[in-house]
Amino acid sequence: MRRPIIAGNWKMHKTIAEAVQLAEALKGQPGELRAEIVLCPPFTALAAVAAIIKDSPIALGAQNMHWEEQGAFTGEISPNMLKDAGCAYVILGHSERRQYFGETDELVNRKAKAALAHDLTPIVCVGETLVQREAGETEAIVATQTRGALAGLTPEAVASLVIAYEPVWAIGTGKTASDDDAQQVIAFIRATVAAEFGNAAAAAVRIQYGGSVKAANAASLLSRPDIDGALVGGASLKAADFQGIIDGAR
Ligand SMILES: O=C(CO)COP(=O)(O)O
Repeated sequence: MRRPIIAGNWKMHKTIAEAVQLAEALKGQPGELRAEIVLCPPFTALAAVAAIIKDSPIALGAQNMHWEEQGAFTGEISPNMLKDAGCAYVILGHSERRQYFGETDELVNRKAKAALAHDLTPIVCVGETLVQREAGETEAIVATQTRGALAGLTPEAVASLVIAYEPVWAIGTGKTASDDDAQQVIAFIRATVAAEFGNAAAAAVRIQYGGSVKAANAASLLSRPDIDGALVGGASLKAADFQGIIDGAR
């Protein structure tokens, strides 16, 4: 049984004080959680958020990572630095990194291998642009991105990680993929994993949907058989909004 995973990608938002306030508010929420919850603040707030959630079931994730352990890579953060700050997860290959910082599947693959080698669970993002969707290329794009990002991994490693299907046209636009569309593409990604890594890896790998997820649409997206959670941007920045999404997974 795959446990749903709901991650908040705070992107380039929140000072340390603001991050602490949000983490405190979420930590205080009572109740049994069916889903695993991950907070992904900016690098500057990782350690502060780690201190707040350390005795809670909430896990910490980063939004990006370099693949080397150390060295002359000005401005970069390494996998062991993320571990040191308390991270269990790292988002890799987000479409914003691909679009604005030139990240390729090959680079995402290198980062995924480094993350796994350091006991960090990658959340590998894939997804098509609007132009690609309208050209009927959705499946070709997500298959290429999935194969490229996971190339060379063992089936066991693939089983342990998380894939986030985030159609680029749905990110920050208020346009969510329909439940049917999201389910269909995620089932296709799972079939791609099965073809490359076998049925056991495909049955175990968790695949999230991301793109304008909010409390109002989370429960029905999460009720679909192949959708194993959500990667949430805007609606993860306010405790009440994110809590509403978490409630959708109860
Ligand atoms: O990019 C996203 C999460 O990684 C989605 O962002 P929004 O939820 O703001 O659309």
